[in-house]
Amino acid sequence: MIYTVTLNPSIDYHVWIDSWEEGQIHKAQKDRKVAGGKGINVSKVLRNLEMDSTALGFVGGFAGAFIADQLERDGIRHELIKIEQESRLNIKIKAHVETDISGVPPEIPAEALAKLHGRLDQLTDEDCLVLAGSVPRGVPNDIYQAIMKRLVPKGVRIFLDASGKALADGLAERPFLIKPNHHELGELFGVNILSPADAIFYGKKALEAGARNVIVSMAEQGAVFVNSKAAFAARIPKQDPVNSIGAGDSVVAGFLYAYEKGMELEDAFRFAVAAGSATALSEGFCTHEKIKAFSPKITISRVE
Ligand SMILES: Nc1ncnc2c1ncn2[C@@H]1O[C@H](COP(=O)(O)OP(=O)(O)O)[C@@H](O)[C@H]1O
Ligand SMILES: O=P(O)(O)OC[C@H]1O[C@](O)(COP(=O)(O)O)[C@@H](O)[C@@H]1O
Repeated sequence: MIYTVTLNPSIDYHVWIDSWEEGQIHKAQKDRKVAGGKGINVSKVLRNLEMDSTALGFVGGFAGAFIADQLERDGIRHELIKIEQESRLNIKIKAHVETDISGVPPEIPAEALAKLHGRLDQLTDEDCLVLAGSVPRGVPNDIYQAIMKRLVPKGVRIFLDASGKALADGLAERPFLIKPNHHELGELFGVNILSPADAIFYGKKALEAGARNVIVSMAEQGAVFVNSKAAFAARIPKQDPVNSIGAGDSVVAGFLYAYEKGMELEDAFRFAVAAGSATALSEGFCTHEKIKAFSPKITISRVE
């Protein structure tokens, strides 16, 4: 079974306006409220691809009830742990450029955290676990490392999509895959990553630090893949994004799906990048049809 963990889920409130002017009242042309957070988005993309997963994490208040309801409506299995405080609301303002406001995370009580650890301790080497997104208040910053310490020795394959300290600390526990974007990988090593060649160079440093496979996503510049045996770069044709929210999560879900289906590495990487671009270039998350249509437009070159 595949499990996704979203410690800090959100309602993502997408709102479209003509133009943004500070201090003014803006009338929305349209809006949309969706359950969000990185692990939940991975579960949603897997659902679109007809692969089951169970979403784990913490939810509270009216926002938490909305998130749980939406997962049920979408046919996504979940074992979300209820907390007292309200789950956050993340605002995605879509004018000529996109502006995001991330809401204040709730405080997670120690008992809820213990419940999550208890559930995760039941996983076995048959399971895959996605640990994705930010860490809310009350949860130690090294939570992903603590989870991996318990589960990697049992043979659970971990897909880690985190940033900052949570990513830095997590590497030592040998996650199966990490998927930073180029800003997050740059932050890890205190550098600016500007090109696919830079991303490969620093991706290899992440391998040395413990990751077993690394995808570095670079928005419209595509992505790179590195592991101990190969390095690939994926280029994509230039197109304006329609929606970049969840593009990175789609790359994680795409690679996980392709890996579970036993695809060759290069094909799995192409599928992952196509999933990211299919989400970025259309309304809603990628589907099989959109990925299939986008795949031939991606150029993969083997660098090593
Ligand atoms: N403008 C774009 N055009 C085509 N594909 C895109 C665009 N923006 C993002 N993508 C696709 O989505 C993937 C993830 O995007 P990125 O912005 O790097 O991730 P994150 O959301 O994690 O920051 C990229 O590797 C690419 O495949
Ligand atoms: O937990 P974080 O890092 O604040 O991210 C949460 C946000 O990221 C998203 O999961 C989108 O992530 P990506 O665009 O990186 O794929 C949103 O749904 C959510 O609002």
